[in-house]
Amino acid sequence: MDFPGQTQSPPPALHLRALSLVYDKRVLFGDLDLTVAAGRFTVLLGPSGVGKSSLLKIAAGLIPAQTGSVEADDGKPLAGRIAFMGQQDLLFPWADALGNVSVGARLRGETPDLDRARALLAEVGLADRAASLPHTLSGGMRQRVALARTLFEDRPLVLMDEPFSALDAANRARMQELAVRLLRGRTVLMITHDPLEACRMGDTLVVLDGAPARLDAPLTVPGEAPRPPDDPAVLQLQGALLRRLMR
Ligand SMILES: Nc1ncnc2c1ncn2[C@@H]1O[C@H](COP(=O)(O)OP(=O)(O)OP(=O)(O)O)[C@@H](O)[C@H]1O
Repeated sequence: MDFPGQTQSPPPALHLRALSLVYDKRVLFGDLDLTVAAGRFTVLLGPSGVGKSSLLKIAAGLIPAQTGSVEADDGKPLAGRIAFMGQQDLLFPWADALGNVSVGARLRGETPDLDRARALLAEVGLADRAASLPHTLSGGMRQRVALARTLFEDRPLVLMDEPFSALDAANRARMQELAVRLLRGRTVLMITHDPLEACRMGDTLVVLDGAPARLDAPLTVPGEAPRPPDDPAVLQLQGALLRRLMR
């Protein structure tokens, strides 16, 4: 089932070209290229501190790269077409869950579609917490509110940094399935440390590794996501990916 209000126009691919980033004279990466395929779910993995979040923030336009470009392949500007979900949920403490889901519309001076915001809160299992302030929610609940907010933004390009890290295993598995379903057809780049999550959700997997960091050749995952967690092919790929990450 697609969610009402989903963007109809085909999403563009995202081209990251010749990106380099230097922090305190340390080259995190140089001359890095990545294409996030149009309407597909790409997962970025790699060791802690390698530069994944920095790469995602550059893609989102939140921090500048020293060199390189980030462009959509339809030639149109990226402004207003990217939804970003960072590692911290960054909910507004003064707004309840419903207000946080719909805050983007309010900040743009639009009248938010509260029915849609409520429906998304229900989708992430928080129908009864619409009036709760963030400090009264668990970390996992806050992450689900942040996911609902990302989905509410209804953008063709979606960038997510470890969106399910605070969830218990069962909720995590449920949110993986929900996110794949609700983001289907969009151009998605998601960071995770979890090889099983990557294999269940991703169409394409890329590993960032090394110093300066480089991207491995992308790995295409067979079958349609969300893949069952106990599918032998998924488990085999998860093992191979874990071996790759341990190298
Ligand atoms: N604003 C900054 N100024 C200086 N160094 C930074 C800054 N942001 C990140 N770094 C450093 O850059 C490196 C890469 O950080 P980044 O958060 O991109 O890694 P990551 O791969 O996402 O890590 P993790 O998986 O632990 O989230 C780290 O060594 C970090 O300390």
